[in-house]
Amino acid sequence: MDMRTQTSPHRLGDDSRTLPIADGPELRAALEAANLQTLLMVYVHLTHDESMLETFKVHIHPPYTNPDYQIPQDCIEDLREKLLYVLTTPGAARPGDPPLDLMKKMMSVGVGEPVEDEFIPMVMEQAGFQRTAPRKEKPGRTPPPPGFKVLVIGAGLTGLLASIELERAGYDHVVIEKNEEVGGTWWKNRYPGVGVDTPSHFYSYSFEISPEWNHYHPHGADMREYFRSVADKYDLRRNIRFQTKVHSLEYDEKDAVWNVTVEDLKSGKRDVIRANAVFNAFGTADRWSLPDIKGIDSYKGIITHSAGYDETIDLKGKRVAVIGTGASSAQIVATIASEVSELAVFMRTKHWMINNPEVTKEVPEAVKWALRHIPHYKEWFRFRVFWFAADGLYPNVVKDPSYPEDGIAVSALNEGMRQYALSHMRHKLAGRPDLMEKLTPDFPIFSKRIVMDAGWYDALVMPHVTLEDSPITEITPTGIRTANGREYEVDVIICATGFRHGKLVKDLKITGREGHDLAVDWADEEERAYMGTTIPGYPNYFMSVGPNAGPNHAGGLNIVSEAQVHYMIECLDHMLASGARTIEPTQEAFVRHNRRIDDRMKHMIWTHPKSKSYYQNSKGRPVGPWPFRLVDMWNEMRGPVREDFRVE
Ligand SMILES: Cc1cc2nc3c(=O)[nH]c(=O)nc-3n(C[C@H](O)[C@H](O)[C@H](O)COP(=O)(O)OP(=O)(O)OC[C@H]3O[C@@H](n4cnc5c(N)ncnc54)[C@H](O)[C@@H]3O)c2cc1C
Repeated sequence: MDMRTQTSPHRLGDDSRTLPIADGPELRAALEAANLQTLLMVYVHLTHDESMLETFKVHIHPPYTNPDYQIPQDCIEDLREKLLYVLTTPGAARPGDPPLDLMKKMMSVGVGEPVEDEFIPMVMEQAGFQRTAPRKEKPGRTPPPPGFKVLVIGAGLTGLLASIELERAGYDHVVIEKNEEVGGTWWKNRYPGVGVDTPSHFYSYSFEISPEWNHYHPHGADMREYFRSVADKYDLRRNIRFQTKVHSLEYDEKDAVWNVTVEDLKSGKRDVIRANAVFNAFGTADRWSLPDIKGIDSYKGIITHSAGYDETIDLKGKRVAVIGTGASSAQIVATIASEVSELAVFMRTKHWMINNPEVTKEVPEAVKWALRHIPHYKEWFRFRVFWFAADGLYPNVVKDPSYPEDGIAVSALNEGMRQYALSHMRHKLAGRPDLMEKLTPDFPIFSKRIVMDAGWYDALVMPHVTLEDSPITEITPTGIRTANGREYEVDVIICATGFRHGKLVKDLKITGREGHDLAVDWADEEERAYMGTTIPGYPNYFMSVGPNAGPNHAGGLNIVSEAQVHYMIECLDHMLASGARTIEPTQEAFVRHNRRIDDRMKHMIWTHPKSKSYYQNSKGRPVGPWPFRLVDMWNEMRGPVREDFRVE
């Protein structure tokens, strides 16, 4: 069995973080093993003692400027001793959170660089310090009128969140999900080694931080368990219609409602649900098919796509082919290499890969104990993880005009990252110039999704593993034939060939005002939206992961989803408060927004001549990335700019 599928439940809401904590071996082990900068934050949080910040300030640096900095041992011991006292002594901790000014100071010291004011509200939310009260309790707010219904498509990370937030805002809603369980991407993808590149302690809801992650980067099974635990805790399944597929949305102008045609996948029966608003959270990474290769149907062995992988396939001792070399392939190859008898990996495109030792690291029990029991530890830890995965990375994707356009980097910083990736490659592939040559990309790092090295290079240098870069010409009944005349006889073929990202509307038929068809409005993959979420002519229609909505330099989809769900509800609340039935962006705002995106995009790595990836549409326009910082997206999504919307 794939060890990476083992998991443990997420005890959400089981907050056993009360003071005093009994002094004992578990607490002492936790203080030894826990992250020191985070313990410092906990200490100051519990005591408001600023002097400790002064002591540590000179010793803490961000990892990208000084990764190997050392904090003097006497400071560490002093901190642990004082914190032990505060945690175990009744009445030693000060009640209440520190004032905001002190929190700000703590943040800057904790990460070794200024956390400017514009970041504070986002960070307070994302670290889990500030959960606003449910909107339905807000005095003076116009509540949704009886019968007003929102329909959510999808019960993945985004759809579940929408359900939680709509409930808290008092909106009656239904979630339509074609799968049989919650979790979306993480319910479906079960290939060996399936995991998330975003760190565990950040890739989750900011208001539902789990201390139970088994690894610093979550495995697919851990994610599945997380979403199931969330669905249980918030009783979300009562609003979800599983195994039901949305086929079309048609706007009824007279009644200002969407007629949504759904199909019960068990019975094949179709019906129409009338909804006042639709939130489309149908994700992007679920459309896949086996590659169109000559002879594929003649193959007699087991052939599967990574996203449709059946966990019961036994690969032990088998001859296996993996087609594709992207993120899923890298995880699969690293996981299965040592159990198969022969492994052939077929490469079409190259990827930059970086070394991140955390990717395969387990969270020690003592650290989990700290996350579970030490007050504020998990929030401050999440803050730290988030901060270093966020806008600090943005300069990597901005072109420095003094850098040549036809080079392999866009700035000195970007070149530094490239060298970092190259040095890891050289180290891992020492003695294999053939692999070095085959694998070194000729495009700037960050111009397409970076892959994490979870053992990929180590696998490729194994004697029974072959990396083939000659194009596949045919799949035969017994294996794979390539253009250089080689034949690979294999028992199993795993196609890690990715997803169809193009055509964002997918196979949904969406008909807005005056019979406008979104697939036609977005013909030739020229998808455009306002703030990635709304489109003129499609009232009360909101979408996640729309055009130019992904900050591809950093973060994780979780923060984007939180911002978008918040924005959708703000828009609906604004509409209701205006006594209106519909809300949509004006054409002028839509044009202005897209001009702004295009102007900025010229300065971004995704318009570099060598940048080619699924971030771009078939004509080369970067349709996926948000070209600004994460904090810009978060701040701009606090609510609709009133003049940019038409309410009726
Ligand atoms: C292998 C892999 C690795 C990834 N790694 C990362 C990572 O490291 N960091 C990161 O941020 N993101 C990562 N992603 C992206 C990941 O998809 C998102 O982070 C996140 O899971 C998206 O959540 P979602 O709810 O928006 O979409 P999904 O998880 O795709 O959920 C959408 C749901 O909608 C349902 N649905 C779709 N169409 C219909 C329909 N017509 N009718 C009814 N239901 C429908 C689907 O069945 C699905 O359950 C990865 C994706 C993959 C595939």
